[in-house]
Amino acid sequence: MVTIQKTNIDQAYDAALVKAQQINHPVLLSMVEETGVLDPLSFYHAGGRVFKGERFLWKDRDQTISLIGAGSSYDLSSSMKEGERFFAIEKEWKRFISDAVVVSREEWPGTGPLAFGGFRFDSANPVSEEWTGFNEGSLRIPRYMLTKAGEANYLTVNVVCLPDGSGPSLQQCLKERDRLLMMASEPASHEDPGEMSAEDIRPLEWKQSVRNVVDRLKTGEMEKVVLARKTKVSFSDEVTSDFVLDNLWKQQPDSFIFSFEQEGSCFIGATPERLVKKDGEEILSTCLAGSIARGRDLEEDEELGRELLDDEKNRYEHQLVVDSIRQALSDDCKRLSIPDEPQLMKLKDIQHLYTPVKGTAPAGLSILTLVEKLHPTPALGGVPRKEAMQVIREEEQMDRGLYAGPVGWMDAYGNGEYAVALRSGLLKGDHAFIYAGCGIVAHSDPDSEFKETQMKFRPMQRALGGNLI
Ligand SMILES: C=C(O[C@@H]1C=C(C(=O)O)C=C[C@H]1O)C(=O)O
Ligand SMILES: [Mg+2]
Repeated sequence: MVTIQKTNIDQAYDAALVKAQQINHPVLLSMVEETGVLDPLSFYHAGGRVFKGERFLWKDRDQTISLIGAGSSYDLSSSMKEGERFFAIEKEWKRFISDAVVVSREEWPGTGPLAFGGFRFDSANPVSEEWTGFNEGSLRIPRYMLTKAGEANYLTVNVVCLPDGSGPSLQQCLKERDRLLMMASEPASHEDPGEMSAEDIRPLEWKQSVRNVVDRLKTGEMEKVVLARKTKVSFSDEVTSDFVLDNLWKQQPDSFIFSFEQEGSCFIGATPERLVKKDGEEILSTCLAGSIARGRDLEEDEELGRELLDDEKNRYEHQLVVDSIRQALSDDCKRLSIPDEPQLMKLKDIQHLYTPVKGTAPAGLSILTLVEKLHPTPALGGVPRKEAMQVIREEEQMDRGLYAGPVGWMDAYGNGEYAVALRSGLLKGDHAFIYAGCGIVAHSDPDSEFKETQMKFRPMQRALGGNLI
């Protein structure tokens, strides 16, 4: 945890420089101020004029917080495998923030030193060409960050002071901040990516994989395996994350919206699934699995909802996630509360079975400890976990990259939130890959699972400019 200082900024900067020399290691100076109202997308867009390729955006599903980062002051990254990558990043983060100098009036959640980023779904799967640039865990401490929490707006400026005194001066950073704020007061505008065409990758092979997996599940050797596939979307011009975010923001108010630019690519999406949220001692998680279409009118929609709630195959798919999340959290969380029956979560294109999870954990417990225990849940991996992951590698024949992995943030005060990066895609210049999967159980039918993936592609297809309603 960090200690907040209420000194003036020049003194804090000098103190950080001296400390960097003393410990012979970079020291973060993080300055937080309340600012006037800023539009998140305008800030993101303004950030792109100076820091294109180094931005992120996060908006949670409850509309309690938005975080928009521009530039990078420090990267936390790990090429370690499995659980080790979470522990390695956690260790570096703790060390980094324990030396940080923070100038702020209060410990506002989501301000000051904060790391945003994601983890690859499967660290045991080799990195494909499309995902180069993203490590097993890639988190970024931004240079400038806008935090919107309820009605309040905060701006964080992070300066890393180096032992040899090189690096940007305080005056340079403050000047750059003022320029950014001025540009952010202009409305966001973006280029349209032009003509769009889409190509399903290995659709027939995917249906065959569903059959193969169903045959194995019927023998009882496993209970559930989530199989995903991808579509390649091409454009006549560059598809920018500004354009896609603007659409996601308007079209998916009930989802977590995220974007993470890295080395010429951008991982972006609007997912309904929370992996874990930590707010002081309070822990929230979500079981989300089991799906059905939305109806054309209210009556049909309610009928489909009832059908989903009563459907044995979907209830089973869902229950496996509930059992696994209960188990994963039971060691660290007290007062776990998980309702016995799921409810419906209705999104624009699809409805899901949903069970909210609540609990408490010591304020000092790191959110990454919980992420490590939860990921991958059977909502995107399977049961048993290890066997299901092996089947995914064999059958999918693709690299999910960060799709279905944990994406989110953590601050230095013990708060944070990670979502499961579903309904997402990777933007790469004039093309994009979008990903969707389904929980396969012994009673799955390949054609209806295929239709389910089509529904799950829709939010990204629409945000990419597809002319879907
Ligand atoms: C795997 C995805 O979604 C997951 C699978 C679901 C299902 O099979 O019913 C429902 C929600 C998610 O847990 C995806 O959107 O790509
Ligand atoms: Mg399903």
